[in-house]
Amino acid sequence: MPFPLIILGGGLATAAVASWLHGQKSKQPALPIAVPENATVKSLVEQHQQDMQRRKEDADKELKIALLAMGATGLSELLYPPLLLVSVPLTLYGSAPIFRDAWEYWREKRRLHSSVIDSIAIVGTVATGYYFAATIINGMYFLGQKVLLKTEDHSNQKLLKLFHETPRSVWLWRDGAEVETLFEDVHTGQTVVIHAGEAIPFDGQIVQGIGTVDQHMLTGESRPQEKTEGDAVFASTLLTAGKLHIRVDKAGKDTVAAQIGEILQNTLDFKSTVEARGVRIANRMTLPTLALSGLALGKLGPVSASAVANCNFSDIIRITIPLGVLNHLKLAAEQGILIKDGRALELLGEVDTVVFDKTGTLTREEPEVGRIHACNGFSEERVLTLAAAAEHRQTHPVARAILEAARQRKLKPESCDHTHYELGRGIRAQIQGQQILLGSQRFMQQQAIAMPPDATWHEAEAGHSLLYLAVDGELAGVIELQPQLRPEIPAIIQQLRKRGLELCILSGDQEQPTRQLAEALGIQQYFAETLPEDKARHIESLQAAGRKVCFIGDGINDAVAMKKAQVAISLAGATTVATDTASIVFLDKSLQQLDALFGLAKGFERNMKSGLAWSILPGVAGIGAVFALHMRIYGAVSLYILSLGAGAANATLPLLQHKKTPPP
Ligand SMILES: Nc1ncnc2c1ncn2[C@@H]1O[C@H](COP(=O)(O)OP(=O)(O)OP(=O)(O)O)[C@@H](O)[C@H]1O
Ligand SMILES: [Zn+2]
Repeated sequence: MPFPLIILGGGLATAAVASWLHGQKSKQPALPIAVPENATVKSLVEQHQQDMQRRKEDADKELKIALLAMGATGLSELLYPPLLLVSVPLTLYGSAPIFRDAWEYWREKRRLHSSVIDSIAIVGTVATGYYFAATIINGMYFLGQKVLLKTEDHSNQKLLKLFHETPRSVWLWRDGAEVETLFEDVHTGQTVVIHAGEAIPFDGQIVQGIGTVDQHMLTGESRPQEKTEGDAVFASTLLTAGKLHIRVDKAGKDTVAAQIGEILQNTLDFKSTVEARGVRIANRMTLPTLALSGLALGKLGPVSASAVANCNFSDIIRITIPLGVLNHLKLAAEQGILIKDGRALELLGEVDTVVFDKTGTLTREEPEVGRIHACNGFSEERVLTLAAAAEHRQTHPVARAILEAARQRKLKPESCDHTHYELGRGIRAQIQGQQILLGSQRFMQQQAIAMPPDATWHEAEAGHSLLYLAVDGELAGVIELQPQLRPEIPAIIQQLRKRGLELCILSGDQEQPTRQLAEALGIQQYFAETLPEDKARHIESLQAAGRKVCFIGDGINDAVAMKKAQVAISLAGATTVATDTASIVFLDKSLQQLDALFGLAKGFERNMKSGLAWSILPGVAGIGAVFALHMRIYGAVSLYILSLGAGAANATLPLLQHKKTPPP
């Protein structure tokens, strides 16, 4: 019996005993991130760090064993052959997880996992006396794994940091007054005040007030319900009328913790999905490689057979593909793009139609109040004062404009007793016994408000939106709102068009200002006066026509459409319903990075393909070289190093390139 076989037999036996004594586990996939019922942000981050720490320690241990085996084998081959009695068992012990993977996959699925070939390669390499070669592959693999873990740690930290850069506030009821408080600082049992037109941010119980709650953002179906003291309310529903004091059931930081948990989980899921796809391709090559290795054994001998087995580099996929995914998420983060769900990055590559909301998305979050046309004996000042009273605590761009104009003119709006927000139409309010209606023309028509013949707003500047105010059933005035186009938009539209994307505008605003904007931007397709549910329907009909849609919006009226679209984007500073629903959020509060995001998605697609090629093709070439050029084991090992190195470089290059290009 040849010497290497004796060494192999002894080594395997010793490694088996050692690994059994040590209870070494096979490589487990990362555990799903469970968010316990009352997790806090701190505990979640700590749990995550501990988990990361454990995985890092495992990886370090594996790397140490592999390096030790490499060193000992090197010494034994160069200086002191008896050392082989230690180094070979050590090598095999370090490879135990690979043997176990192969066995367990076979036992469970009766199918060949790519680690079967890895196992054969290791055994074959030792059996043919190439002890040192066997240690190199292991060492390189575990080194790669360490790099991957480091990247994952980095990228998660970055994600958490970005998430915290989108703070939001609520109105807390404290000592008989409303105090604006950071969402995360609200505790269980405290009371928050929610005004009509706001989304309810917490699960809780009503302790005071009557209101109409619309579940429409949760279910897509508009079915408002009257709710009062003692009733339960749920996060992400909309308060359309009234004002509610709600006792919070689940503290703000728990809600945030759950969101963070979800984001981390999404990243993890996405990473594993992409990786699994690559591994499936690799597994499909197992049988042919096995057959070729057998052929090589018959024709060229055991060394060539083991060289062929060594040319299966599929385990490289498990390092380079997740590395590419993480680096692209990191790349996005560095440009101020928070990708809450990695799948969006992939879906974005398939998108052919970009649908924009108008107000607050294409235009700035705050239009400017232009001329005010008063009528029926009201003064301009009175019109603005009443409008500002009705918009108290509202966050719609229209409301922000009115409130800002009233502030600039130092008006003192009265307090408003009862507000009712009609999504996509306007506001109904009671101000010192007067019935106020403020909203769109359609809203006025519905409420049978007559348009007086002496109206002057027909001379309103083209492109301005008109907001109507009625008092006790009579029109009091019309306020012109001058939209401010976001400065980056024309260039962005050009760039998207260059990418061959179809563009469309969906707005709840009137026809005239919407058309004006569409024409100014050269966007042919636009729909005005769309109610929130119509926005969703438009997205669906585009999809029914085979389009892949990316919807970009900012308002409550966009939430349902965002849920329907393949990819939904929002901007920091938009309503929380929009940023919660979106899978991608621009943190710089602009659309500046939109084209870069599409570029990133295309780059990602290409990168995944080239990553796959780098981990498979060198091996295929290697097998060819075994047969054609009689390449032996060290040739295969060199190709392995090339494949792993090139794969890792390919996954990291986009990040390095980005760091090199100076910001515009
Ligand atoms: N808070 C509000 N105060 C007064 N009117 C409002 C308010 N919210 C909405 N409206 C009226 O309802 C119309 C439709 O509102 P909606 O929020 O659906 O769309 P929008 O914000 O105008 O446009 P876009 O869909 O492009 O963002 C507005 O143009 C406005 O006339
Ligand atoms: Zn909007």
